[in-house]
Amino acid sequence: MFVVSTESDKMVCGTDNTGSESQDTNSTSVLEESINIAFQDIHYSVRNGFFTRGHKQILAGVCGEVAAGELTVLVGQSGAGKSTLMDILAGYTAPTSGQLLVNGRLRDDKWFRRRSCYIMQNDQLQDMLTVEESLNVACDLKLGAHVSREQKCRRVVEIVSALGLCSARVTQTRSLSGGERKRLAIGLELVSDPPVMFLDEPTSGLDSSMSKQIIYLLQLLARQGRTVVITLHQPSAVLLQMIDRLYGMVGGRCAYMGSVPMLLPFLEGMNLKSPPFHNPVDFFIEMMLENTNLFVRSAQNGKNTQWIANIPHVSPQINNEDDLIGKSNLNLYEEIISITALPPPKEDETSKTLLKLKTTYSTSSWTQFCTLTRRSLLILWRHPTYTRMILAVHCVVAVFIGSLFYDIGGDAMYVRDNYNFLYFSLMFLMFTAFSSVSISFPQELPVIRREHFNRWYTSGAYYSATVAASIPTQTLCTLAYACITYYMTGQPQQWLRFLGFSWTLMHVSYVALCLGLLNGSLFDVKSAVVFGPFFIMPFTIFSGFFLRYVDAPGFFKWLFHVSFLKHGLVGLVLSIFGMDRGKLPCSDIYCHYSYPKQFIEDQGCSKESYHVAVTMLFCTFVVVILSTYVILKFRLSRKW
Ligand SMILES: Nc1ncnc2c1ncn2[C@@H]1O[C@H](COP(=O)(O)OP(=O)(O)OP(=O)(O)O)[C@@H](O)[C@H]1O
Repeated sequence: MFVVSTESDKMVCGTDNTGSESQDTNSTSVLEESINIAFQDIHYSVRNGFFTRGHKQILAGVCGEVAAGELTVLVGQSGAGKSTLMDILAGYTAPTSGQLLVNGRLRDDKWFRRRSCYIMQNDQLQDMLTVEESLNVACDLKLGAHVSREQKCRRVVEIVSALGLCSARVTQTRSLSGGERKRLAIGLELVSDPPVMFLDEPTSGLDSSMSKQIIYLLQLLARQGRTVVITLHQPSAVLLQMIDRLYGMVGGRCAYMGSVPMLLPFLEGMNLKSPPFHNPVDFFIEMMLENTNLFVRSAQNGKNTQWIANIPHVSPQINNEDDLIGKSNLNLYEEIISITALPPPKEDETSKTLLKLKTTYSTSSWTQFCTLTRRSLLILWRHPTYTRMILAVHCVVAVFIGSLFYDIGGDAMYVRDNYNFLYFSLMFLMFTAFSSVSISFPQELPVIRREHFNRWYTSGAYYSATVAASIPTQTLCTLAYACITYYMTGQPQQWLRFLGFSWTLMHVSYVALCLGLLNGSLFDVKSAVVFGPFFIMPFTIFSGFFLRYVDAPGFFKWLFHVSFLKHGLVGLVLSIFGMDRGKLPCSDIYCHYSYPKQFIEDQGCSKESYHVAVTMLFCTFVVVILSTYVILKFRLSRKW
């Protein structure tokens, strides 16, 4: 959108910024659009409970406006409705009723989402990436193909420099301090330079000096013409100097909307005098709890605009550092916030039409998929212990099982033990694949929610990248297990049988992986752990191992057809005992299963086909993958 490039020859983060860029990237600031938001008669209520009737009103007809160039702060006691109002303003939640206007017109949500960002209270970041890598990924996802690699790099350098993150550039985000994390969360959204920024509790958990830095930074961003809206519980006196517009809330209603200097006259108008040396906002919050109706009446629930005065509105064009830093004299950053303007997208007819049809996203689904897969693989690479550990677990268990069932594969006396080994292999691979993602996936969801809401990528791109990035590790682990056990248990040395065995195990582990994702996309970590076994149990019971298809009551028979473990077991049995395997040597006086065909018949697999079993496994994989996608999409589109 706009920017300011007042120091064209400065060095940022030790990188010379000058000279190498084309003319367009060195342009001075151009404020393309300022966005003023008004909200009228906003009501929001939720159902009291799932089974109970009645609604709980959270916002009761609040009105108000927030303007470009200002730092607007929603204040109020805990439970006043600040976050709810913020969610509605950001477009994260739809109000029960009421109107949202942008520059005097009814808000077009798609249009608005392209121009705003919402940084939620718990700034969830990708822990294993460094600051620079996180910003690079954000650039790749948020800036269109018309922006060159050099321009993206330059933007990263500028943001790192402007946010005072130079010294933490190569630090992984899990090691950042609270303040640095908040600044990075802001920086990630600044990449696309949105004209509107919403931040819920940006100072929560920070000490007063760090809070000062964050609010100062936000004030700078607002001074550049952005519309910045944040929530705070009770801003300290120092923070008050930097706030332009205060929006006081009590019990889901507006108790004041105006500038900070006008707060005292507003209170005096109701015969309330703040004690000397008392923080006026503290006094305001204390008083509004006792005189809620009086305050709401005076503020006309946000309609009263008479107290909006003395707010230093900025002119769109800022070329002067003093203007930029504004009146606050805190001088917390060495650098001013300077982001070089990027070229606009090419405006040919096709892209115009596409832009209309599309999309709140700047990059294609394919770019998103590639970037996200790269990011996931980088995270895996950064976390080699996890990958190595999981591979080691598969190898150790394989050797253990190989020793337990050592060299039984060619002996007719051990056919049943061999069958037990096959079933154990299925169970082991299913549980490992299922459990790992059941736990890791819900942990990622808050990050995904933020990034998805801020239009970094579609849920489809994220989901397909997650599956694509999980497959190599899963394949490697499954193959390692298959090779070790197949050899140690003395199965027939025939490539076709080995391929059938490994192929079936791989399919089963992929289905289990996707079931884990399904479980993880439905629940949070705790519930995923608790409900995980319930997910798996039906497949286990109807696998054909404990209860044969022919012995099951008619009503339950269909469950065998949808149990991927049953198809997996059939695939394994036919790989090892099928394909007209000849008579097995018997190491005892009598072996009931000298002829593998007999065993296949007894297991009810004589009418089964390997190809059908694998096709069924593949179909289950597709069904589970699609169901997970639908659930994830639904979940990301809601607060759930
Ligand atoms: N889905 C919901 N179901 C029931 N009550 C809700 C729901 N969402 C919010 N509330 C209630 O609405 C009120 C306002 O919540 P909100 O989170 O907006 O408050 P807040 O002012 O942001 O508080 P805090 O500063 O503590 O975050 C609270 O009493 C909260 O319990």
